[in-house]
Amino acid sequence: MTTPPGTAPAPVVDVRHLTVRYGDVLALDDVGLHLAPGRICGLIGVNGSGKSTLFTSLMGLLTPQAGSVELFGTSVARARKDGLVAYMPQAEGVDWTFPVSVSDVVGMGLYGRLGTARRLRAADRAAVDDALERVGLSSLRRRQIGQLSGGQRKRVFIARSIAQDARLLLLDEPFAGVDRSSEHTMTALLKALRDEGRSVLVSTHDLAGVPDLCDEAVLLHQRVLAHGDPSEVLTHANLALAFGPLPADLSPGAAPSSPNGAP
Ligand SMILES: Nc1ncnc2c1ncn2[C@@H]1O[C@H](COP(=O)(O)OP(=O)(O)OP(=O)(O)O)[C@@H](O)[C@H]1O
Repeated sequence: MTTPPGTAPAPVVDVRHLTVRYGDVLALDDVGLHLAPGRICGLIGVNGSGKSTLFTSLMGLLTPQAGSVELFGTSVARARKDGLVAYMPQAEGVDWTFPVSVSDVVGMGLYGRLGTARRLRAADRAAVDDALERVGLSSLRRRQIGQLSGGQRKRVFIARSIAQDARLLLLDEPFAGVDRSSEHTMTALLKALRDEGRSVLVSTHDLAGVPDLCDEAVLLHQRVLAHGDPSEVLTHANLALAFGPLPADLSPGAAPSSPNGAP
């Protein structure tokens, strides 16, 4: 996709007036979100605030009642076909018993571009190998995906997005059930991917980690309550709006991992 000289590139994510209902449940209400290239954006909100619904909407897996979603200035379907976007659902949204190996799953990231034959060429296999190397999973490449630890499973998805050269990573709670050391490793990896010009939208309940990981943050509660620099978004007033009242001695800099209502 080329941008004419003098014009700003299309936003990576352009969500306008997005409203999603499940029957009587209003999950997203008039949500707007713009994300520029080369940014890590943290998506923060209490359980049930609509984070996963926003991810599935960005992947075109839901039909909204109102509003629009564009990725890279084009339709979601086009962006997916071109391999521009990669999605890591929450762990429970994946069938880990499926009889595929780590390297099979990473190779699946290339399917969108390969068409119906889905036959990996030498260059594709090299991309899979490089991606596995980058996330430190080369030695586990033949293992069935169900035989991995929680942290390793998350890294498989990151490797898949690297192999397909996705420019937007949608990560739904990648740090859930991951120990501190793995979280640090993954944080460094995401920053390196950002520094290569990729964008990352990442939901997390680890508020204390947001200022280090994220260039910007979105506070969601059916609607976007705040969006901007993490220090401006993670204020007491905003967190109280999103999570309910917090203990008085908690400054945003010392924000808890699990405020009221978060797991
Ligand atoms: N398939 C569904 N059918 C009916 N209601 C749903 C469905 N999926 C989600 N919801 C409801 O929509 C709202 C938003 O849910 P969503 O899963 O998007 O929240 P979330 O912020 O991702 O939550 P969590 O932090 O627990 O993952 C909630 O009220 C939820 O109960």
